[in-house]
Amino acid sequence: MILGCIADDFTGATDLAALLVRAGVPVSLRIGLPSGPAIPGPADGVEVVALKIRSIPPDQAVAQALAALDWLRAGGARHVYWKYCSTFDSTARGNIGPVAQALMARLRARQTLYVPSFPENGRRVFMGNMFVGDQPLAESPMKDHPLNPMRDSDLTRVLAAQLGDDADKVGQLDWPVIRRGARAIAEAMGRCSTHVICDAIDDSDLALLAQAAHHLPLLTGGSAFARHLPEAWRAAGLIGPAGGRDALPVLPHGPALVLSGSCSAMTRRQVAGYAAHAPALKLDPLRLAAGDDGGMADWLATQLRAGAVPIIHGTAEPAEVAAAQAALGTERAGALVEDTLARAATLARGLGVARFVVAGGETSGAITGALGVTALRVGAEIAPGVPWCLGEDSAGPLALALKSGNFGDEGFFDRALAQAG
Ligand SMILES: Nc1ncnc2c1ncn2[C@@H]1O[C@H](COP(=O)(O)OP(=O)(O)OP(=O)(O)O)[C@@H](O)[C@H]1O
Ligand SMILES: O=C(O)[C@@H](O)C(=O)CO
Repeated sequence: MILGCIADDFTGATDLAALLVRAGVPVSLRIGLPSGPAIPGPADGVEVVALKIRSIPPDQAVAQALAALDWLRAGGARHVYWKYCSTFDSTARGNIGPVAQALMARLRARQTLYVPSFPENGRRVFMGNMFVGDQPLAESPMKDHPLNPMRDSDLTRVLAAQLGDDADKVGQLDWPVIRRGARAIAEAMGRCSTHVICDAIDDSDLALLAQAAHHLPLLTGGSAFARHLPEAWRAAGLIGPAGGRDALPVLPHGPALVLSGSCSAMTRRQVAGYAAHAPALKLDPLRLAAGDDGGMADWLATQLRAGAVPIIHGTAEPAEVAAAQAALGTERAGALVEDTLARAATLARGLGVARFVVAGGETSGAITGALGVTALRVGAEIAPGVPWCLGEDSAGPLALALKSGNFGDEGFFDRALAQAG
């Protein structure tokens, strides 16, 4: 296995797996910390372990990431990738920095790169500052994220604040150097510090970074950088030529359900568009706290019986989210919605639902965990970074599309359902 990956959330893991499949390497995707002994990963391929550690306390995130690392290395991983969000989503204390530090220590790595850019989805870093579309990160809708509000666009500063004693070991690899090519990048890396925030404004920058840094034991970033690593390893003779991709997994037919706990700007548009023509149940954390889920079980059964593809969601505008958080606390408000959506998924499964479209990384973690899915096969991409996946639970095969908050366009839910047949 050329690469073992640790993803900090589930939508991020399917995003990463989809882009690595595009790069022509075999990919295996596991949900949660694998419980059994390590097994050899795919030859010349990639193993992705999906964790739910983006927003938990740093010490817990580190412990889970190290356990995943040990499992991946025992399975033969030659390099390791720490996958976090392409908008560098962090809490005030982590977890991008603390996990990277812990992985570096265990791998005895002296330097690593931080490459979150995902140009195809409008995320770019220039002179150490992140842009989402044409806005600086801190002025983009990410400033209102329910769990990881991003209020500083300067990634060097964001990372340094997470690194404790290593705060002064953060450096920058700027675009004027990157565009001069792999040799210039390698020379600059030689002069750089331990933790290096890298610019990248299009995929050719990512390819150059991959050429210069593919030998490092630990690399970190978004899915788009990882996608360029196989080509760099091929050019260095470390893996064989790109394989034709395996046949796409056949997705089960049957009733479908859309679930959304994402409050991201794009998801808000997607939910509004879908709810305009499909039955929708909106969950309100304040009412959930009082034990009122709007009669969800009966509502869902009625809609499915009528042959509809309903949506159940907590998706709300920033002011509504802020009001719920002020009344209940951020963690409780989020957990109430996540737990209710997870319950909706298990109810739906009992009613024969075989295809789930889910919006939101934390939400996807809660739902996939409740369904008891432990591995996924990656199918066709619906939008960049969002593939259909085939999993299995105790009731048999099921299809899951786990959509990152801001991915896809307005028509995403309809397109996903149409694509699943
Ligand atoms: N109305 C609401 N009020 C408060 N919190 C909410 C509300 N609706 C959803 N949430 C919570 O907001 C969080 C959204 O995070 P999630 O990771 O699911 O979405 P996202 O960040 O948009 O997606 P991604 O991480 O894939 O970009 C969840 O914990 C969810 O339960
Ligand atoms: O990198 C991204 O933007 C996504 O894969 C993600 O991590 C969503 O939570």
